[in-house]
Amino acid sequence: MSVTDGLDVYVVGGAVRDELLGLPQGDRDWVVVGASPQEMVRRGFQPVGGDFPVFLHPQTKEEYALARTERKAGRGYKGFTFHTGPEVTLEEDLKRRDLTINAMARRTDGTLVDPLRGRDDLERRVFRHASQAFAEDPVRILRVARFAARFTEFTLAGGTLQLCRDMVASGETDALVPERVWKEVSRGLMNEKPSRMFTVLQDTNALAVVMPQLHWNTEVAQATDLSAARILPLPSRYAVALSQTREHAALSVHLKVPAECADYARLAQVLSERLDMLPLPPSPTAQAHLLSRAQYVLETLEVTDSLRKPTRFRDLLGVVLCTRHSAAENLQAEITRIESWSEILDCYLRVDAGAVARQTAGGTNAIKAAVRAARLDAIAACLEKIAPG
Ligand SMILES: Nc1ccn([C@@H]2O[C@H](COP(=O)(O)OP(=O)(O)OP(=O)(O)O)[C@@H](O)[C@H]2O)c(=O)n1
Repeated sequence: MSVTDGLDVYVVGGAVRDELLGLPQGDRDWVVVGASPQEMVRRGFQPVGGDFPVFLHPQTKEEYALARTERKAGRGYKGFTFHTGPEVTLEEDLKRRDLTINAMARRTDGTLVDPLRGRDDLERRVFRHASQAFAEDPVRILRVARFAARFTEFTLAGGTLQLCRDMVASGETDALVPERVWKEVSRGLMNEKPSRMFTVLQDTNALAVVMPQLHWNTEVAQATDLSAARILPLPSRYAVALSQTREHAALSVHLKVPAECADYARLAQVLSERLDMLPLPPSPTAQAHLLSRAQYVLETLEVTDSLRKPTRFRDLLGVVLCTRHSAAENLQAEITRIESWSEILDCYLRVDAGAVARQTAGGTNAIKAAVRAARLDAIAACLEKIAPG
């Protein structure tokens, strides 16, 4: 006998949506109708501490939530009260969800329960709010934006766009906490077309509220989609999205992004500026010119801490390449330039500091100076090889 025998249970939400789209399903969420928390515990489900009555299946560990309705009691995402009880119907539970495409349920016998016609909206490729209750949770604007980046053929229903705009106008989005914003934005950045997330945020007027410092335009949009097409990691994609944002530091603080993301955004801008100041190929010049170029390169590798973090340096080169891609007059030249930086990094990393130290007489300062001089020589030699003067 199974712990769900005789229980009225349904798979709901994203798993049903993804299955109908023919996509691989992530975690399955279940809704239980007509049961009490006591009954769930009696059957062996483990209650999950938290705001809602959710239980883990003792074997599959999937989440089972009691059917519930929600009511807004205050501002922001904390301002919810919910109501659950054996009398709450499946339809009531589905109606309080965000989008019609997320408000379908599948019975264990395989039949679809779709009172809000989510399936039609899936076929029409439309994000439509399930009910006016959508407006009670401002996170949903971010979710729709994130879904737009993932389901790239979908567009917002006119009424849903208007509802989102009304929510922003009424100040509902002011109460969004940074953690929730970043959770959705970071997920959207990892989807196929992140620019669509920013477009939805812009169209709903939410962008200026949640990322007031962001400088967004079509060039940045293209660069950001390219960073996704090249499967760059999250910090790189974040840095590309902020590539024209002067107040990137303030935005990173505002969103409370992980330190790595903030560092990438900052260093990508440093590197982008410095990259241009290294003319490759150089004008034919004397040795002195070569040395000053090598010095500049060494400084750049130092300010980006590339000795300790060579992978990050290469990631940053990837960021810069994305940001240059759409505007580059001569793309091949940009690619060559970036590849030569990668080669220079290799030369720099190959210097054996230990060997130099062993050959150097004198104290720490003398050794430091000798190691730096050896690195400078290595860079100069590399510059001469890849771009002879
Ligand atoms: N602010 C929210 C968050 C969630 N949901 C509902 O809860 C379900 C599960 O939420 P979640 O797992 O966060 O998202 P998924 O829709 O499953 O999407 P993903 O595949 O990205 O996890 C959603 O389908 C939706 O019905 C909602 O209505 N409003």
